[in-house]
Amino acid sequence: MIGMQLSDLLQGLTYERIKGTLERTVSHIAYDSREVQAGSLFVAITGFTVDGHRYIPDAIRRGAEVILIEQPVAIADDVTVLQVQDTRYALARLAANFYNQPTDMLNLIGVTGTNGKTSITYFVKSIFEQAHRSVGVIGTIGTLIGGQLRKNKNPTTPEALELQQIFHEMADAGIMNCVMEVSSHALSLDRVACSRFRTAIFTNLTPDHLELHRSMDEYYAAKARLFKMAEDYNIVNIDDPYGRRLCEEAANFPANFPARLITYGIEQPADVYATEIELTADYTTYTAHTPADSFPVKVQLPGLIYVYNSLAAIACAYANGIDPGDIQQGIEAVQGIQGRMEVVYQTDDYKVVVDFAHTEDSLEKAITTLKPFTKGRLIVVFGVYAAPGELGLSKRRGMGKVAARLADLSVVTTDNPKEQDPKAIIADVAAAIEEEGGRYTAIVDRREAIRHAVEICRPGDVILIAGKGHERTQVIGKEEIPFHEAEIVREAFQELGKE
Ligand SMILES: CC(=O)N[C@H]1[C@@H](OP(=O)(O)OP(=O)(O)OC[C@H]2O[C@@H](n3ccc(=O)[nH]c3=O)[C@H](O)[C@@H]2O)O[C@H](CO)[C@@H](O)[C@@H]1O[C@H](C)C(=O)N[C@@H](C)C(=O)N[C@H](CCC(=O)O)C(=O)O
Ligand SMILES: Nc1ncnc2c1ncn2[C@@H]1O[C@H](COP(=O)(O)OP(=O)(O)OP(=O)(O)O)[C@@H](O)[C@H]1O
Repeated sequence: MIGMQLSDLLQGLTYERIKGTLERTVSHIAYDSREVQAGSLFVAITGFTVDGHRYIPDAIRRGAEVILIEQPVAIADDVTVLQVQDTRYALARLAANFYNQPTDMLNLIGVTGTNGKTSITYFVKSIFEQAHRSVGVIGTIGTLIGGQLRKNKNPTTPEALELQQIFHEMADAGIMNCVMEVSSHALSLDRVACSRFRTAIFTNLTPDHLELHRSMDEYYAAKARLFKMAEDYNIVNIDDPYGRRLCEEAANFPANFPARLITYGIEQPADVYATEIELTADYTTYTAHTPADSFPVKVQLPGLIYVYNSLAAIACAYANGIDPGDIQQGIEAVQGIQGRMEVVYQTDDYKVVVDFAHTEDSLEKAITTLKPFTKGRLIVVFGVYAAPGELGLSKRRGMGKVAARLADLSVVTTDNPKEQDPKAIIADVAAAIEEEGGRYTAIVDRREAIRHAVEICRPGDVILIAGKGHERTQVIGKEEIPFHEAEIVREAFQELGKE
């Protein structure tokens, strides 16, 4: 049987042997009983929804021979049972061991922060490729290895087991660099534990995911963990208040956290910064400055946010010793990113933009980017994906208020309502818009909402469809329904005879 000796697999892990032999060969690791095979080691995780320890009998029935637990469980079967303090961390340790410490072979760059992670990974990828350095990408759009894109199970950062397997695949394919998005979930739940990061990048921190972290301080603390993991460089947006806090803390990190701090920004003095910024409706030009050089840059995406995101990538490229010429061409070569300020329909009269803005801050940035270049009205179609009740209420109200203040008209609809009541979500958003004196129409069906926006738009208007970006489905209840916003827009213009 191909596999690994259990004792080798347990290297570096503190555990208590409850019963059974360590003289076993483990062929496979699973943290979901439904994926167990003969000879598997099953890791029982105490989940948010159910307790993985409940599925131990199922795992044994399917052939698990080693069970890793974090709570005492009586197990009569002839299996090895090991107890650890935290099975999520243990999963990361075992996965890294199973796949032979793949991050030792990769120059691993982690990008964290509320917004901007995806575009930074694509800017870094493009620059590295321009400099003939092979690079893999892991993030919200999927995992990209050698030009092949595949979806991840988790929206942004895969679970440790899948992650180490991906690193292994990249290293095996001879890829030398990996740039990945690191979510706060991944940091809190130890998905990236036991991964060797050379560089960590911080974008910004604004309210999101408070259903998991409960407060901005907790959310910040989760993100800040990455900056104690990086070995070589910590790259931080100094214009962001939480970025400044991180810089102050990093300056006092003990000597065993040796990464060099590199700041980037536009407003505050920074190591990497931009001057002579010229914004247009479709692209931005500026002069980039690093401690070594100054050079012109053209970013083929509109708005100041892409000045920030490209500066982060430039700082990373500078730290990695890449030539300014390659940096410049690499940034310019990014023609656009799926669902990020993507113009999905444009004629002399109409323009429709799809953007992944799904937080208060990103909605504000998306609207203020488009507004100065809109001759007519700016119509925003959006829903809010937020936890039910009090926790998600601030997000619903926040996004409603931003739309009321900045857009000329909102069409409030659903995002991915999942198991929540879409009408209740819309009612909270609508109430916030009304309080600010904004104008809106509420249409639960997102397809109908988009159609309505197309129907009412007049020459010179711009429609911003915010929230789902690159996604190609809508999740309603437990069902995933195909949903392609660019196609819906094109069909609507055609059917309404407004081309
Ligand atoms: C909130 C969250 O992070 N959830 C993660 C969490 O799920 P959970 O604790 O609810 O799991 P659970 O359903 O209670 O199950 C507990 C354990 O029992 C196991 N089980 C369950 C059923 C069964 O029959 N047998 C069995 O063994 C499960 O596999 C699991 O190991 O632990 C699971 C196992 O590690 C993850 O797959 C799951 O991520 C889900 C897929 C997810 O969608 N997470 C989202 C919220 C997420 O991670 N998002 C971030 C950020 C995205 C962003 O930037 O916007 C991301 O990085 O993707
Ligand atoms: N630097 C930025 N500051 C604020 N908003 C931004 C920034 N960059 C991008 N955005 C907005 O946030 C949206 C999401 O951007 P992006 O996908 O890069 O973020 P992300 O960090 O990957 O988020 P997620 O993990 O939720 O996918 C964009 O569509 C845009 O509206």
